[in-house]
Amino acid sequence: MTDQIPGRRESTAVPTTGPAGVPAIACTALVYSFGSTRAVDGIDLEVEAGSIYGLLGPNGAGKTTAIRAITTLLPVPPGMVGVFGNDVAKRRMEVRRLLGYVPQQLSADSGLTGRENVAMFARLFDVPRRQRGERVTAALDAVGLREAADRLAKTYSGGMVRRLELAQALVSSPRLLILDEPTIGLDPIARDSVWERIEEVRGATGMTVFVTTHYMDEADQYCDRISLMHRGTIRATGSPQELKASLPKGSGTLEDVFRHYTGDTLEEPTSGEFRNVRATRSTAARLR
Ligand SMILES: Nc1ncnc2c1ncn2[C@@H]1O[C@H](COP(=O)(O)OP(=O)(O)OP(=O)(O)O)[C@@H](O)[C@H]1O
Repeated sequence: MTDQIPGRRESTAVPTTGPAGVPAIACTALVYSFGSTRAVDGIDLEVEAGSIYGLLGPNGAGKTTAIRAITTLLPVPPGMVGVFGNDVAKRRMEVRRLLGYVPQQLSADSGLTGRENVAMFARLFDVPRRQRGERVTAALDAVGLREAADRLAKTYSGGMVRRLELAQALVSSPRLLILDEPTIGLDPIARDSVWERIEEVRGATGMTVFVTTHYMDEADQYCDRISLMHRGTIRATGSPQELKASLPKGSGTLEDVFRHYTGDTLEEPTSGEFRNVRATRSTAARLR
C-alpha cells in the first residue's frame, strides 16, 4: 500500500483544516498488546477534521495506548493509523509535525516560569527563532496566562498547570491537538476553564481536537462526537445526542449510555494544585 491513507467519507458541517474528506485521524482495526495484555483490541475510528472528538472510557480501557499509537509513540504496522492521510508507520516525522500532544503525565517543569516552559517547547518543536517570542506570548494569551506568565509554575493552581501544558502544545500551531485526560484531578471550575480555552482555540484556528476523558458531563457538553471504549474495544460511537437517543427508552444521560453498552460505570478522580495534580497523575500513570 502507499504511505497515504485515503479519506473514507466526505467532510460535512464542521470546518476542515485538511484536504476535503481526509479524516484528521483514521484507525482501521488497530490492535496493540503489551505481552499477553491486548490493550487495544481492533478499534476503528474516524475523526473528522475540525471536530472535537472524545474517547471515553474507564481506567484501563486502552485510551492512552490508542493515543500513543496515533502519536507515533508506539510502533504499529502500516495501514492501521493515518493522521491527515499520513500513515504513522511510514511517515512518522510528518505526523509529529502536525501534532500537539498533552500527555496524562505532568509535562510542565515546576522550577521554570510559565513563559520559560512554553519557550522550551517552542525550541523543541523548532519554532523559528525570530518568531519564538511572539508565538510564546500568543500561546500564553490563548490560555489566559498572560498575567501569570513570569511566575514559577509551582505557584500555579491545577487548572493553570493544565492551561500551561495546553500552551506548550499550542506553541507549534498544530493541526491536531491530542489531550490525554486534560482535566483529570481538577475541580469543576478549573475543568471549565480548561475546556473554554480548548473551545476558543479550536474556534479561532479550526484545529482538530482529540481528547480522552472519563468525565461524561464534559464529553457531553464539549465533544461533537464520542466513542465509548471499554476493555480495548469501542462499544458505541456517535454525537452525544445520537448516543442518548439510542437508549431503549430513547433518552437518558451519557452515564446511562455507557452502562447500557458496557454494563459498567466510570469513576471520578479528586482535585488539587500543582503537587496534587502531580500526585494524581503519577498515580494514574504507570512506569513505561
Ligand atoms: N507499558 C505497559 N505495560 C504493560 N501493560 C500496560 C502498559 N500500558 C498499559 N498497559 C495495560 O494496557 C491496558 C490499557 O491501558 P491504558 O493505559 O491504555 O488504558 P487507559 O484507558 O488509558 O487508562 P488510564 O486512564 O488508567 O491510563 C491496561 O490493562 C493496562 O494495564
